[in-house]
Amino acid sequence: MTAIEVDRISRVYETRTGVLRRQKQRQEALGGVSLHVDRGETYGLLGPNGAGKTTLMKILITLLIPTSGTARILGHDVVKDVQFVRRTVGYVFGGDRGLYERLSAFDNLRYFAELYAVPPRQQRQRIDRLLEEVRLAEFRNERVQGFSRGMRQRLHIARGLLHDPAVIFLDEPSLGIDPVGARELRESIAALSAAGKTIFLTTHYMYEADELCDRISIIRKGTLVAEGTPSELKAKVTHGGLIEITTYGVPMAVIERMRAVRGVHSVVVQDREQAQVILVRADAHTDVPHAIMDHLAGVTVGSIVTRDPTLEDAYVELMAAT
Ligand SMILES: Nc1ncnc2c1ncn2[C@@H]1O[C@H](COP(=O)(O)OP(=O)(O)OP(=O)(O)O)[C@@H](O)[C@H]1O
Repeated sequence: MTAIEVDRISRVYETRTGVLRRQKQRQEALGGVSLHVDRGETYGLLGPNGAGKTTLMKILITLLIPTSGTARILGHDVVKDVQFVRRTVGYVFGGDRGLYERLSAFDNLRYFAELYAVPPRQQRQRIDRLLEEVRLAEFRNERVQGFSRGMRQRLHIARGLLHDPAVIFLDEPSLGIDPVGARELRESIAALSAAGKTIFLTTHYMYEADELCDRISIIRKGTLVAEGTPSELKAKVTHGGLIEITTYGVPMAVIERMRAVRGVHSVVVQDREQAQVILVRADAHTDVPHAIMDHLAGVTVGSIVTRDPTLEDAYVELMAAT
């Protein structure tokens, strides 16, 4: 069954600028986006700043009305059936505001449980279960003021789940969280997915999207430019593999000669401290590695690795191509 259906949604913001001569400005944040997310799927929306991710999410959680198009959550229209949708979705936006510093993790959740009208008899059990799910059970009675950003974000996720929503929206959940905290957060998100929740998330971290998402779409200037599983996206844009060569002092003439090799699509050089890392994208099943090695005769080479494209490689390429 489909959990989220988005059908040609567009959204235009109208703002006014100027003091004396007020001028209307139109900003099209979404220009006809369609997608669907199955029940139990974890779906990622990726795209640069200002692409329209938050706008779409706000429409889906009934905080914004679309200019045109329709969207449904578990078959219910987000404009016509606001009550159902609000009961069914939970959302967590990035950042750590909105918690009560001087209250414990448990008391914060109890406060929000009251606010969300969770029946009193269910509150304690549900809060304890959620603290367990987001791995904060051992900090249950500690004040939030001593929590790291990662812990706060996990507490936010627990808050967003208090009314037991079937569909969860996470807007940049790991924003500003250190690598260890981000890993713990990913584990919590994966646990929610394993528990059968449908998750729709935005992120700027490709690794996070790759690890968590069943499917991903990439949005740019309000339009979807690609959609698929992480492996489909990687395969779609990058034909063949990547050769990563670490060199010391490679002349530009050598790079130019590499670019001319048959089967090579692109050669990018990145400076990393003393070294230059050359990234060669080439057709698979060609003799490119040998040809490249020939050109590198006389150049000091640290390492050569052939690696599969990452989601980040695919993303960067898609952004460059559209
Ligand atoms: N309230 C608003 N009024 C006017 N324009 C807005 C408003 N909110 C967003 N926009 C514009 O709509 C476009 C999409 O914004 P949105 O916040 O949805 O992007 P985003 O993909 O979530 O970006 P980010 O990754 O930075 O969060 C941007 O050009 C933005 O400037």
